[in-house]
Amino acid sequence: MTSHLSATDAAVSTAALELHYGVTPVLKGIDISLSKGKTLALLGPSGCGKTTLLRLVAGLLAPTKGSVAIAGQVVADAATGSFAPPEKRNLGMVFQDYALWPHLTVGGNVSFPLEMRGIGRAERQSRTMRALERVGLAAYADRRPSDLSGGQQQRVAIARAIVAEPQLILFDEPLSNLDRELRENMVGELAELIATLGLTAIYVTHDHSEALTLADDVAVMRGGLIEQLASPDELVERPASPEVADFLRLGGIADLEYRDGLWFFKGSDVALLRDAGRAGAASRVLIPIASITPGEIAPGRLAATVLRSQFRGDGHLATVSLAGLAKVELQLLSRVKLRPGDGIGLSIDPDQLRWFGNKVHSSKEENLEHA
Ligand SMILES: Nc1ncnc2c1ncn2[C@@H]1O[C@H](COP(=O)(O)OP(=O)(O)OP(=O)(O)O)[C@@H](O)[C@H]1O
Repeated sequence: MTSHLSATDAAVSTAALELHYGVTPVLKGIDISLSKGKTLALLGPSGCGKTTLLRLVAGLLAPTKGSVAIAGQVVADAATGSFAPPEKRNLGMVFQDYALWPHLTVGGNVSFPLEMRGIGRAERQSRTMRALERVGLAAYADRRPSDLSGGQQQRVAIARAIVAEPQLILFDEPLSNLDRELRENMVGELAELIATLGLTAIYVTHDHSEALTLADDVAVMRGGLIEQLASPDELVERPASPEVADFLRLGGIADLEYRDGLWFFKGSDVALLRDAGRAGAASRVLIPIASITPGEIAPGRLAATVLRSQFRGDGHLATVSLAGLAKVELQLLSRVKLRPGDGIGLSIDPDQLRWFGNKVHSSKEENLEHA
């Protein structure tokens, strides 16, 4: 894990943060540091501890070990027992289920945090309208939340989270209740809003494309730990482990073994590339989507069968298995539609492979003529 900011200039930081339920550790030592005006996405599979980490930052949970600081102030420290409740942390929160009060109007919902802070009526009204304008809902102030679509309700929740201009906004899977098209639109809108308002935000999601679109930094979590914390570009260019590469859907992962100057798919006689450099015993590789060019079955290409294919906007994203190697599934992008069962030939650019483990990339690698 890399934490590339010092705690001193951090808008939010955690140090050796742990949370145990009984004897079960759910977070096992989390160090994050986020600068003002930046967005950090917490990305990972269900149960990896994303929401727990967000709740610790929010003050909805107290740490078992370690500490949390917001804007340089320690807000929770297991060692000293110090703990600031959520209302003392100057945060906005947006949840998956919007959590709007049905008996209040849209305007009433948005102005509620200002009421809690004892702000006068006239100022409340102008700030509420400003927040609603920012999310494009000024005309809806007098409606009930139930009269609004899911996407509009989530915008109301966002307006409520930003109305008091908190130093930090926490998003917990805010778009996961919306249908795909709306979600894709809202990701872009939310990214724009976060940038325009200069918000500092932590954004929990299990959707890699949301995380890579929205965040300046992404913490990929697994089993209560941060597996890699890096910018979206860095994650895509240099995933730290096969698990990160797989979770980000960067391509297929394969185990290779080295024999007689060739790298074979493990347990097979199918060779992927020639290595004229040093020998290593075995290695895992990521075969990125962009490294594969599909074509007809032909000498010099790896034979494969299409398992499934999905239209993706810029082409058809197909998952294929290699002939004789059903366990190796690769992904590629095809301009033409591919059907399950189609036989195709693959050319793989060896320079684009990412090696995990002991193999150092060699410039002498060559693609093989696959017979
Ligand atoms: N109150 C609790 N008591 C015991 N275990 C809990 C409690 N709350 C959460 N857990 C466990 O802690 C782990 C992490 O949960 P958490 O909700 O943080 O995961 P997550 O990554 O946000 O998952 P999801 O994407 O499904 O929301 C899970 O294994 C969960 O079962």
